[in-house]
Amino acid sequence: MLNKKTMKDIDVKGKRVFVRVDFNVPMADGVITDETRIRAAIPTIEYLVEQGAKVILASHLGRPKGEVKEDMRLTAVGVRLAELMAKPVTKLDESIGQVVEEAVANMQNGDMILLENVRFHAGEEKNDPALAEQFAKLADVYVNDAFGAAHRAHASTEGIAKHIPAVSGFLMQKELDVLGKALSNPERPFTAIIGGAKVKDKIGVIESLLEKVDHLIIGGGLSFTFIKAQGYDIGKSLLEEDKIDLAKSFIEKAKAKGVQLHMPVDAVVANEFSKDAETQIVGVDAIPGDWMGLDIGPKTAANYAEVIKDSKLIIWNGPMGVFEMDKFASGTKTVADAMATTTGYTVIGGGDSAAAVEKFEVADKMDHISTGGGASLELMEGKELPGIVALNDK
Ligand SMILES: Nc1ncnc2c1ncn2[C@@H]1O[C@H](COP(=O)(O)OP(=O)(O)OP(=O)(O)O)[C@@H](O)[C@H]1O
Ligand SMILES: O=C(O)[C@H](O)COP(=O)(O)O
Repeated sequence: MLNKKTMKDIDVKGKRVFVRVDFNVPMADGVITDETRIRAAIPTIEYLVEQGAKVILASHLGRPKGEVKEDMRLTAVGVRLAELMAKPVTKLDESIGQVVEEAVANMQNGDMILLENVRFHAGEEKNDPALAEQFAKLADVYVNDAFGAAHRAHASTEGIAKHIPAVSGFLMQKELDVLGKALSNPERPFTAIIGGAKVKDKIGVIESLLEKVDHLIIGGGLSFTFIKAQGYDIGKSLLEEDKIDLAKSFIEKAKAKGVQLHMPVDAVVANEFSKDAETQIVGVDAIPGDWMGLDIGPKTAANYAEVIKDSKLIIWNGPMGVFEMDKFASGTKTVADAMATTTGYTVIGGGDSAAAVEKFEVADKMDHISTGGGASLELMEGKELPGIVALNDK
C-alpha cells in the first residue's frame, strides 16, 4: 500500500535484527488464551532465522504503565514461541541494558532472543528518544511486524526507526495489502458492518466508510443511538445522548451519498443486564420503557445476512450484541455465519469481532482476520499510522 521498504529490500544475513512484534495476547492465570498474534508473526521470524539473522524480538503485553508487573511478563509467550518454532528462544527479563547487550553480543546467526515487555519502561509509551536509542543500539536493522501496535507512536514502534534502517515485516505487509486494497479499490457491492458498544469510538470510521461503501450495516450497543435518532423510544438501552444529532447526520449523509444504511428493525430486549435476564423480541418501535436492547432481533439479523450474501467485499468491526452472553449472541452468530458462507471476500477488523468468529468456530472461513483492533480501525478511518510512517521509503 505505502511505498515502504520490506525485509526483502535489505540484506539481513548475519545482521542483528530488532523485530517489533505484537505479542499482546490475552492471558488468564499465566496461560495464553489466544495465540493468534504469536502464530501471525511466525513467517517473519522464520524468514529471518533462515536468513541467518540474529533475531531480537520485542513486544508489549497489556498496559503496565511503566512499571514491572509480574503478570505481564512475556515468559509464557517465549515458551510458546519456542514450541511453535521448534527452536530455543532465550527469554530475557529486561529489554535494555548490560545483560541484554551481553546476550546479544553472544548470539550466533539464526538465534532468537525475546526481550521483556517494553512497556515496563515508562519511556516506551512516551516515545522517549533515549529509550529508542537504547533499543537501536542493540541492532543493525529494525523490522516492524507489529501491525496491532502500528497506531502507537512509541519508542519501539516509532522512535527506534529514526536510528537504524527500518523496514516492515510480512504480517505488517499483509495487513496493509488486504486492508489497503479493500479501501482503495474495493470490489462492489462493498459492505461494512459496524457494531460494538459506543458511537463515540466509531465516529471516524463511519464517516470515512460513508464515502466508500455501498451498504453500511449498524448493530450492537451503538445502534440504539441510531434508533433513538429515528424517533423511537429505546427504554434503558445504551444511549449516547450527545451523539443523537450525529447519528441523524449520518442517516442524512447516507441518503445523500446513495449508501444503503441498514439499521435494526427489531431487538432482543432484557429486563436487566445479566445472562439470566428475562428476554423478549420486539420491534424497534415497541421497546418497553424499563427494558434494554442487548442484541439485534431475528428479522434484523436475517436482513443483514441477506446483504452479506450478496456482497463482494465485507468488512466487519464490532459485535451485534452482547455476544459473550448466550441469550444475546444470536445476532452476532447469524452475521458470523453469513460471513462464513458468502462468496464475497470477508475481512474481520480485529478485536471483539475476531473473538466472535473464534467463538462461533468460523474463523477459518474468513478471508482475512486482522491482528489489529485499534490499528485496523484507524487505518479504515484513513489515518496515517505512525509505526508505518516511520519506516524507510522504497
Ligand atoms: N446492545 C448492547 N448493549 C450493551 N453492550 C453491547 C451491546 N452490543 C454489544 N455490546 C458490547 O460491546 C462490546 C464490544 O464493543 P467495543 O466497541 O468495545 O468493541 P469492538 O467494537 O469490537 O472494538 P475492538 O475491535 O477495538 O475490540 C462487547 O463486549 C459487547 O458485549
Ligand atoms: O491489542 C491491541 O490493540 C494492541 O496490542 C495495542 O495495544 P494498546 O491498545 O494497549 O496500545
